[in-house]
Amino acid sequence: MPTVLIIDDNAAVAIALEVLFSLHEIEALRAATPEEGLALLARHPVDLVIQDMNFSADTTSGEEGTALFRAIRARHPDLPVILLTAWTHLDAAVELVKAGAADYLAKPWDDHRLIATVNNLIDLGRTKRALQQRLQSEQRQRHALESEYDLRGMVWQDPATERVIHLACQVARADVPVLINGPNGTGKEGIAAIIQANSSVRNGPFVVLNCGALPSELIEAELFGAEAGAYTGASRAREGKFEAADGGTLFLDEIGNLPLAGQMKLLRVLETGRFERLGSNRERQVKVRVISATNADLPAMIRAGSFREDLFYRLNVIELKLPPLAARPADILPLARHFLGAQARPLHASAQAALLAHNWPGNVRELKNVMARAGLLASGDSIKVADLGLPAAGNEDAVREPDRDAIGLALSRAGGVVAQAAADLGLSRQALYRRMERLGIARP
Ligand SMILES: Nc1ncnc2c1ncn2[C@@H]1O[C@H](COP(=O)(O)OP(=O)(O)OP(=O)(O)O)[C@@H](O)[C@H]1O
Repeated sequence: MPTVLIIDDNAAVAIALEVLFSLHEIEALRAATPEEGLALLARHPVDLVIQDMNFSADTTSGEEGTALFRAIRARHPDLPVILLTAWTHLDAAVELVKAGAADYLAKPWDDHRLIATVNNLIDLGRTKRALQQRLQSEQRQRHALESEYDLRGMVWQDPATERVIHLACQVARADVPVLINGPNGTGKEGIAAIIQANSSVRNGPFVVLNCGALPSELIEAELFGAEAGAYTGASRAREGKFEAADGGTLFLDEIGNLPLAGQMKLLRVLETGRFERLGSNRERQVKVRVISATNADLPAMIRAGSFREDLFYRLNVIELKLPPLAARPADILPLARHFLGAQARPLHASAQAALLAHNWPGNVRELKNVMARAGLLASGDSIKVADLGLPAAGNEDAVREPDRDAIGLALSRAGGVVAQAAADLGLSRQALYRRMERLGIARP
């Protein structure tokens, strides 16, 4: 049952209120003086206070009520307080409502309105408290996570992201393969780095291979190494990523791009730790923890015959799904501030609204690029919406994936310098390579 404290020296008023509340299943406590009221408040949990403005028979100034209100506020900043006052002395009450009192009622009050107001305020207070408790427990969880694990500077605020990070920390210790699923630029490599940093092989190497950034015929040589002459252009023997990652972790990004022959070899290394370099019969043995990532629909690729089902189940013992940035909105502003850096100008409210409204097809990577640009170009004392260079609201379809023409144009404008063309398109160099390969555009 909710509890209301009535502080009024007029016993008739207090009793009338008490009866009214009892009819509405609200418990009432009574105090006849401000001191008694404050003492009761210190002892009892109370949901709401109704207080008179004058306590001595000869005063009508409302000063006593004002002092009482301020004393309650100082001790209980969130407790709703309703002021009871005579029609002729509303001014003081109005001033106090401006100072944070919940409401005032003129005597004689209207029972319906009083009960409705009291119930609303009690509900509101409970909702606020529940929210605060949830926030506190989230903060506690975050502190526990941050003190127990190396989170590699990952920035987040959204519970959806926290769930993924938490899971990554939990699976880090078990030596099982993990598949990270999520759109480009969502931070999959960051999650892989967290797994590595909290694993039993944290002191070993962390080697990254983006299978999407290489032409398919080179991926195998990159993974397993090659002897001199193993393929055209291989003039010297080279170590593959598996050898480089021995005793540590190998992160295979865009695993869906690995051709079938490579998939078979990968499956064998995962099962036996053994493989050969291209062009060699000598079997090599390694101990590598493999973390893979994809934004492709691997089950659909399995149905289409372009991804091995047995490999999928090998890689996918644990699956972590990283949602697109737009699906974890609480991350947007903390990430934006992080990318601007500590010395940066503040984000103007209009810029914050625009960042939250944008749907981030390029996810965190796009946000990082936008903030880098804004940090360089902004000239005022805060970063305004115009400095972000985002498409106007409602116009987001305009930022579609660059098509073949757009990529061709950007490449020729950049004189074939891929890094330059990528920057023009707002993509990473690797992301541009991936798109070029997908669209069959030859490397310049
Ligand atoms: N939560 C985060 N906190 C700080 N930086 C982040 C976060 N998420 C992503 N980033 C940064 O955004 C960029 C893109 O992230 P990352 O490379 O991990 O994405 P990805 O999902 O692996 O992308 P892709 O699939 O395109 O390779 C990186 O520069 C990374 O450091």
